[in-house]
Amino acid sequence: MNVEINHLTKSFGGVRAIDDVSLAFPSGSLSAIIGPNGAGKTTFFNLISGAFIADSGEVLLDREDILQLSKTERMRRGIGRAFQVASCFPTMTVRANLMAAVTAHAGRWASLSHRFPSPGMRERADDVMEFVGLTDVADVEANILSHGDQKLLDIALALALEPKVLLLDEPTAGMGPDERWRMIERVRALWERRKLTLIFIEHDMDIVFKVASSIRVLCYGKVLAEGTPDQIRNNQAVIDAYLGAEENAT
Ligand SMILES: Nc1ncnc2c1ncn2[C@@H]1O[C@H](COP(=O)(O)OP(=O)(O)OP(=O)(O)O)[C@@H](O)[C@H]1O
Repeated sequence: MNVEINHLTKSFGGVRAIDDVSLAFPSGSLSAIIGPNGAGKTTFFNLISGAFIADSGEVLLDREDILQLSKTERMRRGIGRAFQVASCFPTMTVRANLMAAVTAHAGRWASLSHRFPSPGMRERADDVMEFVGLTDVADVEANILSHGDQKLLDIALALALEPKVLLLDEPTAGMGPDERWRMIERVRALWERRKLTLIFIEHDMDIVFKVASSIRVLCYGKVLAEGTPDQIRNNQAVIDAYLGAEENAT
């Protein structure tokens, strides 16, 4: 599914968090959004998913403007989102969480209150679980999962809704180096197998340069640069505003 953003703007009081941003994400592309703290990255996601209402601009999904649609309607159109903070039922097991998501997506809220789930729901929950690599912890309560597994559960919950566009906000945040690479390999495999339009926000530049085919740089709510990893690595404005600062900080 194609995502095209035109002249998107959102202010909070005097702060222009997103300032006349136009970006296109072709169907099936894998893109990273980078930029300094406060650049507007999460706000940008919130405007696509419908968590925030834009002041002006367009969000086109396969050329249909969805800016006036609610969060739920956008989800139905195929926009999925995993959050920095896990958004599951903490005292339910991994499998139960996924079955709830799959059942809700199938429009069978009523069957959530029944002891026995509808046929096929368990299989679909198990498929998603296997896909992200959570089968070993199927019967573990969500709140005692490792940090990495909680993030995988979050992604799995988004996948249970069968999105065509997936927004991942810092999928590797708070992870150690090994866990980070494992997570990003899974994200990449997910993108390859599901043919999703995947957009992720990431601070770790090694990961961004290795994984993304296209990178967009936001700075003070504006698009500072966009291009391939090589173009971004060598872009002087990006080095000055972001990469130089990152290197000095490490
Ligand atoms: N709900 C809100 N109310 C008021 N101001 C907000 C709100 N959300 C974001 N902002 C402001 O908008 C600007 C952009 O914030 P945003 O969180 O989108 O940046 P970011 O690039 O995601 O930052 P980080 O890398 O630190 O997560 C900041 O100045 C922030 O303070």
